[in-house]
Amino acid sequence: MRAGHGAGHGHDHGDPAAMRPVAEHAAAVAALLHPTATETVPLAQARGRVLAEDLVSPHPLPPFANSAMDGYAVRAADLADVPVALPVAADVPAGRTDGPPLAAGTAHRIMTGAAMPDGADAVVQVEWTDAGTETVAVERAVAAGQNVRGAGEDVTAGQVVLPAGTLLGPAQIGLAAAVGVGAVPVRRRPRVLVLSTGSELVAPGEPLQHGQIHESNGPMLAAAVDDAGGRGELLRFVPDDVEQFTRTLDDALAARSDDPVDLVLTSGGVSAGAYEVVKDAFSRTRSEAEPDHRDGRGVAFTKVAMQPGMPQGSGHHRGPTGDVAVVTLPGNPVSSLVSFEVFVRPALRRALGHPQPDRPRVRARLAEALDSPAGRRQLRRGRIDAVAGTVAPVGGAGSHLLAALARADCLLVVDEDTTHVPAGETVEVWLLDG
Ligand SMILES: Nc1nc2c(c(=O)[nH]1)N[C@H]1C(S)=C(S)[C@@H](COP(=O)(O)OP(=O)(O)OC[C@H]3O[C@@H](n4cnc5c(N)ncnc54)[C@H](O)[C@@H]3O)O[C@H]1N2
Ligand code: MOO
Repeated sequence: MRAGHGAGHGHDHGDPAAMRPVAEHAAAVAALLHPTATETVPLAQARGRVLAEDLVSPHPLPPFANSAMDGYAVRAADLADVPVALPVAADVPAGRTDGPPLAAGTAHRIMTGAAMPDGADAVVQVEWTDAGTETVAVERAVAAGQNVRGAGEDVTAGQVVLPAGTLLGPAQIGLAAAVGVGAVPVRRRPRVLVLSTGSELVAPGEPLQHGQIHESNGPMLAAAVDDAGGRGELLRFVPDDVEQFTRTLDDALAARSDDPVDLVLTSGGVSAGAYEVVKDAFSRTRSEAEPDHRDGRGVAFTKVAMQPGMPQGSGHHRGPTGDVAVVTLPGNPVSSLVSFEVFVRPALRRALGHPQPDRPRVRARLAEALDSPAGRRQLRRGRIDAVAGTVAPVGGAGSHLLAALARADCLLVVDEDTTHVPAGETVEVWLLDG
């Protein structure tokens, strides 16, 4: 079912026609972040990092021709008439660096990975012999080149083995080590300060009084930053007090000027209540009707045509060390994390040159019907059955339903113009495990 845009169609707190499109806010957030610099890290710290420069192999791989089998290095021509007995002239374990050349009519006992002797062109595996150490009786012939791994078969000297922009996982780290590179140039992980606001907040582990809740957005968002490839740094949450908010933020910004902050991420205090600490603190802002930044600076607050995650803000805060990028996320926990997924995660990953800034997107058939507000893009929590090709919503649309969020493995996207999706219809799905 489709509904037209415009006044009168919105059933929520805002007029959908006046809301900022999701893509526009995403672009505003992405524009706040700059490509991160390069740093060199040892391979032990390289997993999950993005390679900053092409990695060139200084030598071929394998570096020398070597045996693929435990057995005997021979000249294939000497096995023309099998069975044949050959004197074993040398023993070549893996790692031997001074193996002698092979004389015609002889064999060298050789182990997997050991350098092929000059003059040998094949290896006969030990199972095809009597395993002799003085003389070896060979029962079966081998072809020239058999069981030999040629130098440079895998990688040639000077070859770009990993291009800049490669995400370093186990295989890539293994390859870097194999070509002899012990430390790699990678993109710096964006440093992100996370600051939650709310006078109702109590640290997890501490007892609650009536009217209080445990602060969950901070740990969640700091983890989301790390998961995206950044460095989340959770500050102690603050009550709805502008002075305390600003002091906490500015103290943190001033504390380590050698390690610049790429982004400040706040949660809460951005809607329409009487105590909107984040809105009040970043006072150099425009009205909601004019979401663009004044002089390119200040934090602009806006309503985005999205559910959850309608109240948003982005811009710059003039801190003690200069201007710092700010994204203000709504306080409802599901709104906070979904907003992070839509706006912040792709921006962070673009800034660090990640080859896959967006979550993998697939299409799946909806297991049960769902409704969506007119004029707002809805992102529902879901579980996907990749084999059946179906996706089921988990929990309702409520942006306080954190347990359903934790059970979800995907987000299910319903576009702005759709108000009802019947069961069986195909929808876009963002895979959260990808
Ligand atoms: N009159 C209106 N009220 C609300 C509107 C609106 O447009 N007009 N928008 C609603 C929507 S949508 C959202 S989302 C929230 C956003 O509110 P804030 O960003 O100002 O967040 P708070 O009011 O501070 O908190 C909302 C909700 O989330 C809980 N919360 C906040 N921070 C945390 C935290 N760190 N950990 C766990 N839970 C947190 C808080 O207790 C509230 O229940 O506003 C709606 N209202
Ligand atoms: O838009 Mo709010 O972000 O529904 O929860």
